[in-house]
Formats: sequence, C-alpha cells, structure tokens
Amino acid sequence: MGKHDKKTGKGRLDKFYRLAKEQGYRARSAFKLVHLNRKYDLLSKSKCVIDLCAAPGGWLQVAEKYMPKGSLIIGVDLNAIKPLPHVTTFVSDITTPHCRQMLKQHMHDWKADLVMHDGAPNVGSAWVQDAFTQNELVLQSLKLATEFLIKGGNFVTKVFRSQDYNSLMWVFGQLFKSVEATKPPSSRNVSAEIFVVCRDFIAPKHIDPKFLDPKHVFKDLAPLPTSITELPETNGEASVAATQASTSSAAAAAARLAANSHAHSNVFAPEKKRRHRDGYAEGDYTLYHTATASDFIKGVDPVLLLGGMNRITFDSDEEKQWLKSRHTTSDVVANCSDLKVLGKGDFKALMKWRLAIRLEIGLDVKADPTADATEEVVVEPIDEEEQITEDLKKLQEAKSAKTKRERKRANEKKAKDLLKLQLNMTAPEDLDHNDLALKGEEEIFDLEEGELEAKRQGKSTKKSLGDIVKDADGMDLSESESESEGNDEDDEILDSDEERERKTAMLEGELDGLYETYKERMQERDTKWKVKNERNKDKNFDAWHGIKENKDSDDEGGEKGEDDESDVESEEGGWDLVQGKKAIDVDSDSDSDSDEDETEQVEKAIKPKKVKKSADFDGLTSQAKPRKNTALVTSLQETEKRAQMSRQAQLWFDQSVFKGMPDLAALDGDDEDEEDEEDESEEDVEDGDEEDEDVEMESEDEGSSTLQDEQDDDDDFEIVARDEEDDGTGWDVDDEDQDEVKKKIIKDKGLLTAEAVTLATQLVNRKITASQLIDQGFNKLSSFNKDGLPTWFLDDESKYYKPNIPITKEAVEALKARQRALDARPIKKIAEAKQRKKFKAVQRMEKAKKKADDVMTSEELGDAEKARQVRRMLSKAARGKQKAADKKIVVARGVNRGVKGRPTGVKGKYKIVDPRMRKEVRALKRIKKANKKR
Ligand SMILES: C[S@@+](CC[C@H](N)C(=O)[O-])C[C@H]1O[C@@H](n2cnc3c(N)ncnc32)[C@H](O)[C@@H]1O
Repeated sequence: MGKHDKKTGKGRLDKFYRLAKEQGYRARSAFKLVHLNRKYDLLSKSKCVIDLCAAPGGWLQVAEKYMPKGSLIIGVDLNAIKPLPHVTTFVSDITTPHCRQMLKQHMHDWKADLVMHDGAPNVGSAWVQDAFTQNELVLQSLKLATEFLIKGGNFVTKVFRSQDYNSLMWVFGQLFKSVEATKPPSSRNVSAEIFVVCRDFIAPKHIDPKFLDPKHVFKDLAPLPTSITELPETNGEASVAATQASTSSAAAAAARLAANSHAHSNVFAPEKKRRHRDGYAEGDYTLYHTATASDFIKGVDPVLLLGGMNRITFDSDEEKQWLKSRHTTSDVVANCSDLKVLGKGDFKALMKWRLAIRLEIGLDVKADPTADATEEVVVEPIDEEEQITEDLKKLQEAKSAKTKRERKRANEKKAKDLLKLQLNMTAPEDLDHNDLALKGEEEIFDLEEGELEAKRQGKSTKKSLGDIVKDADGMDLSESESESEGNDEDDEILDSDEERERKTAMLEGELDGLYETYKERMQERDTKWKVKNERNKDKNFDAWHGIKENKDSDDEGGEKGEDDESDVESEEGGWDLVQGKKAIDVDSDSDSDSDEDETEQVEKAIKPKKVKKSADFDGLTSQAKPRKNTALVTSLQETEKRAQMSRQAQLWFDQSVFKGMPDLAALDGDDEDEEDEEDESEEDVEDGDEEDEDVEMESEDEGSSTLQDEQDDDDDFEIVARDEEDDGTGWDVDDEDQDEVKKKIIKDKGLLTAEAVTLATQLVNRKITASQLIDQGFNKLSSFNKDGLPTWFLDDESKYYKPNIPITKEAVEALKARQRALDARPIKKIAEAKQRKKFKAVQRMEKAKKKADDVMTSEELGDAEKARQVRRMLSKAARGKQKAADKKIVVARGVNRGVKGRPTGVKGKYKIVDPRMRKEVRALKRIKKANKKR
C-alpha cells in the first residue's frame, strides 16, 4: 500500500491509530471489526472463522479476543502473518486454487460460522482499476465463503463504492437472508470503503458459477442512485432496475452530467444534496468539467448543467457573439468562468441571462401579458344570492380562522405560564386571571371576573343573571356559535386543544413524578429526614383521621335538608374546606419547618380573640374576595358542580398519595365536631400535663435532644420539641380555650424560638405594639391558594414563601442559656434509678429493723450476742447487696468445656460455667418470673 502524508487524509494518525498502538493491535483496521462486531455481534457465537486477506493480523487479534476459547481461527494473506496465539495462518493468494486447498486442509471438514474479508489489492494504479480488482477480490472471497460457510453463517466484506457496487449487493442478496452495508466509525471518511455484512447464509445446494464470475456479475450493470441506508431494500430489484438503465450514453457531456446529477441535482435546492459514493462515471475519470455556452443556452436542462459543470466556455462564433450582447454583463462572464463558487443569486442571474439570450436569438417568444389576460379571464354573471352566500361564507371562514388563532394563542400562553410556574419562574399571582383556570378554578364562574372581561371587550356589563348563568354554563357565545357552524377544521382545532391540554397534564404529571423521585432520592440520603419521618408518622395519621371524622359529620349534616340555611352552611363548609385543606397543607409543611409554626403559635397566642375574628374577614386578600362572589353565583348551579374540582385538581388528587383519602367534596360541612374533638384532645393534653410533671420534663428533654439533631450545623440555638397541640395551625375563632392553651404552653415551656423571643422582647420593650404585630401577620405570604399546584412547587413554597422574622442576638443568647440549664439537669432515668435505690435501702432497713426487734425480744440470746447480731444486720442492710463482681465468671467454651481446676490466667475467686448451662438457667428464671406474674 502506498505511503500517505501522516498529517492528512488516509495517512492521518488518528485516535484509532493511537488506540491500536495502546491496545496492542497490529493495525488500526482492527477497530473496524471491533465496531462491526459491536453492531452485529458476529464473533461471540462463532466457533470457526476464516479471515481472508488477514495480514498483518489485526482482525485475527480481534477475533481471538472476542470468540469463545478454543475456537478455530484461520488467517490467509499474500503476506506472511506473524504468529498469533490460537490462530492458524498461511500465505496464499485467495484467488488461487492453492488457497482453497489450504483452507480445506486446515478446516478438517468443518464449516465456518464467519468468513471475513478485508482485502485490498496492493496496487497503486488508477482508482477505477483499483475498485475493479477490489470487487473481484470481493467476489472471490464470496466464492470461498459459499464453499466454507455453514448454513446460517455470516460473511463480512469490505466493498468500495463504484459502478459495480450494486451488482455485488444483488449477488449478496441472492445468497444471504440479510444484507446490510455500514461504515464503521473507525473507517476514515475520506475512504470510499464500506463494509457489507451478509447474515444468515442460505446455503443453496447448487450455485450457478456465473453468480460468482466477475465477467458475468459486473457485465451490463449500471449504477443505481442508492444511498448506503437504502441498500438492504435494493437487493434483487436493484439489478432489475439497473439492467433497465441505459449504459450507452450517447454524448460524453450528457453522460458526465448524468453521472454528476446525483450529487448536484439542483443548484437551487442545495440542502437536498446528498453525498453519494457512486464513484466516477464510466469513461470519465476527471474532476473538472466544462460545458459550452450553447449547451447551457440551448440545452433542455440548464439547472443540471449548472450543478454538474465547473465552467461555461464561449468557443464558437455564435457563443462569442453572445459575449457582445447587452445582456452579457461582466458578472455573467465571471460567473461562467467558475460555476463552483457561485451562490443561489448568481445562478439566478445566469438563468435570467439564458432567458434573455434565448429571446434574443428567437428560441423563446416573449408572452404578451395583455393577450394572456383577455384569453384567460372569463367574466361570468354571478347570481346575487350566490354572491351573498359566498360573501357570508368568506366572512364566516375569516371569523372562525380568527377564533382559532385566538384560542391557539391563549392555549399556548396557558401552557407557557404553567411551564413558567413549574420552573419557578413566576409566582402564581403574576398569572393572568384567565390563567387561574390552569390552577383549578376554571369551573368556578366569577361575577367580577365576568364583568371585568366584558369591560375589557368594551361590552355592557349589565348582563342579566340568566345570561351570566348561560355563559357560565357553556363557553364564550361567539365561540359556541362558531363551533355550531364549525367545520372539520374546527374539530381538528378542538382535537389539538384537547391534545394540548392532555400534553400539559402529562407534562405536569411527569414533572411531579420526577420531583417525587428526586425527593425520594434526597430523602434516602437524608438520615435526619428519616428520623423525623418516623417520629411524625403517628402525627400525620391522626391528621388524616380527623378528615374522616369530618366526612361522617358531613354526611349527617347532609340529611338536614336543602333549605336556604343549609345552603349557606354548605357554602361556609366550602370555605372551611379550603381553609381545612390549607391547614392540612400547612400541617404537613409544619413538619418540615418547626420555626414557622412556633412563630405562628406565638403570634396567635398573643392576638386577642376579637381582633382575630375581624381579621379573618378584614384580612382577606384579593384572592379571598372572589370566593364570596363565587358562592353567590354558583349557588344557582348544581350543588355537585360547586364541589367539582378542576381537571388539574382531579389529576392532582388522582395521585397514589391521595388513594384512600375521602372525597374532597365530603370534607364540606360543620366544623363543630372538629372543634369538639380539638377541645377534647386539648383537655386530654392538659390533664396529661397536670398528671405527671416528671414525664413532661422528660419529653421536653428528649425532644430537645432529638430536635437538636435537626438543626443545621450553623444554628446557634436549639429548639425544644412541642407537644401535639402546638401544631394547631387553623385559626379557630370559635374556640375559646385556644388562647388559654397557648398561654399555658408559653407559661410552662416559655417561648421556644428565637423569633418568638425577639417578638416578645419587642412587645415588652414597646418597640412594637400588639396591633402592629397582628397586622404584620396578614401579609402577602399569609394567604395563598394552593389548589392544583404541583407538589414540588408547594414544597418549595413551604420553604421560602414565608415571612422572614428578624431575630436578635439577645434572643438567641437567652434561648441558649435556657437550653444549657435544661441540659444541666439530670435525666429522668438517673433520677428514677436513684429513687429506686433509695426506696430499696429504706425497705432493707425496715426489714432489718424488724429482724433486729425479733432478735432483741429473743430470750435465748445474751445481750452481747444480741447487740452483735443487730449491728451486723443493720450494717448489712445499710451496705446493700454486695456486687458479685468480686467473683469472676469463666465460661468454658470449646475444648475447655468440662476442664476442671483454675483456668489459666484467672486470678482470685472464679466460677466456671457452661454456656449452655447459663442459658438454661436464664431461661428457667424467665419462665419462673412469667409464671409468678400469672
Ligand atoms: C487492509 S489489509 C488487511 C488488514 C487486516 N484486516 C488486519 O486487520 O490486519 C489488506 C490485505 O489484503 C491482502 N491482499 C490483497 N490481495 C490479496 C490476495 N489476492 N490474496 C490474499 N491477500 C491479499 C494484502 O496483502 C493486505 O495485507
């Protein structure tokens, strides 16, 4: 093979060259087989492989590496192959009978699973000659393959794209079930080689020798403009089509044009250009082509000529005359001198010039526009009615098109806003009111909203209630009109709307799903979260339980009747439902952030009841107001519809997390039961508090120690755990005991967070007034409709969508000092143990005293003896049980079992025990104890 420049083209030492060096392959071509094998899995199942043209042995190395151990690998080449382990090689020309003989000899009547051929003739002759010999080699290797391949075996060969390529492919197609052409990444782009992988050898009993005879195969077969990817489909048919193609091009220029037409079919549509490897046209081995100006001006396909030629020449007298034409500008001449550098505009100019010259020499006749017009335009009298219908139709079409456009735009905006919302790019308030539909409020008709909308559109706001309801029931009037008159296109739009909605919902669902997975992953890593989750499990359960109770009560309430009062009640229930849901949300949020709740708790505890009540109404933000209107209008509609959730909300609640949860509509209803329950639980807690001061202390201590873990490392202070009742997030105006409870908690435990301490200090020092504090409580962050918003968004909001209450250094210090004091106190278990010890000592002394009395009253003993015994008893009682530690227990295990005498290394008192015996003794003790209890 010829030498190449090492920096460019074929000679470039690329990454595969370096890789081959690194991995010890003899040639970079080894990677071609690696890639082919990766794609088609050729080697792993092959037990016998023949590599034709194998030197220096790269493919053999790859085969040896990927084939099962003990496989038969035979390599043959004109050049000697340096020995390779587990590989048989010999030198031979694969086109000779000698090679066939040698192969037979080495194969021992075996059949090969794979025959590979990577041959390339070692000649540096003209490319076309090269290709021909190459293809001859291919055919020869195929011949050997048909002889040595097993049925179902595979054949891989290198082929060069040339005129004969299709013929070869056709032959492959006759012998193998699957034929695919591919160019592995390791094959240089500059190389015209491709690899054909023929799989599943048919193994026909008789193969016509003409099939494998180059003289027959490559005869009369013209190229087909097939791309590499089209190859498998062209088998068989290709040859038929190919034979039909004319190979005897009359004129050389025409042949050249045809040959080049594949690559440059149209200079005006360059993007359609494809890279073809058809090689050179027959009889034309040059790259530079010229055409005469006559060819261009008088030819039938000037575009094809422009694409295929390099230059247009002016040789004949006539052509030279054209040079003098006023149409032949210097630009035209320059353009003709090098067509390959021209752009679309230049080609256009040339085409114009061609037209002008053609007109000049009379090849074309200039069309008379006026004559055309009189000829073509036929004025027919139109019926007046027809005219009106047509106009109407046009108007309707224009109207429906406008509606469609508007709806499309609105939908796109909705989708965009939703995406923005999900990507945290916008706050829900920033959304247009119309977009609230996306957040699950589309079913609720809003009077104010309707008026606003009407104002916006310049319509009168004085609509009758009936109109409003009608509008609310259906859609926009114009829309419904246009729809009733709608045509198929409208249906299409509707479909696309639904599709878009579905896609949006899917996107939402996907995002939620991804977020859940992300959360799970984060939670798995977060051990603190696990601890917290475990601890909060019961609490959460209780919360949901509460909803169930509500449902029952709601059911009862539902039986009361359908009079006005009950309607109002249910409206209130609807409001409470939202509030309740909020409370639940906040409750769950509160788990993740105790600080916020503490602050709220302090705030609520400090606020006077009356102020709270009014604040509940006065403090309603713009978001809350429309709800009142909603209640007014929606009461005219079906009750069920009111409780209906938006599609987004339904999707939301369809999530597995909400499975088993009672229907949200069932959450409507009186909250009295809830309050009662709360009261009860609070009473319980209060009782509990009074019952055992010690227990409370312990829980405080334990809580503090656990919560301490939850604090960020940067936190300077620790937070003491709150009791269940502290978490009450709902602001229940009817609950008279709430304040008392909160006050009691603060009295018992003090202020628990730095924020609370800061606020309290400010209050005491009159830096802030109580009413100011309450006002601060109602900020833009305090009311936020969470309906229909995705989890990830709500989670994020719970972290960041809250007021940032400043804390002072003093407050932190105060809390720290209190925590230190708490830490200094002995823990309960120690205190209990001490108490137990004390109690036992007293019991022992009493017992001893009793015994001493007996001794003293005894008449048998003398005074001295009595005194001695009493002293001993009392001292024994005072001493308590002696530790058995002085006696060493030695467990005899293994070979030491049953050995008598002092064990080695044991000093002092000892007792040898059998491990089994010890277990048995313990078991007996346990049984005895259990029996006693019964
Ligand atoms: C590209 S190399 C093969 C590289 C080989 N696949 C590897 O990975 O090492 C092509 C080989 O074909 C061999 N060859 C060309 N004509 C041949 C013929 N008629 N018989 C046997 N080998 C031939 C050349 O000697 C040359 O070594």
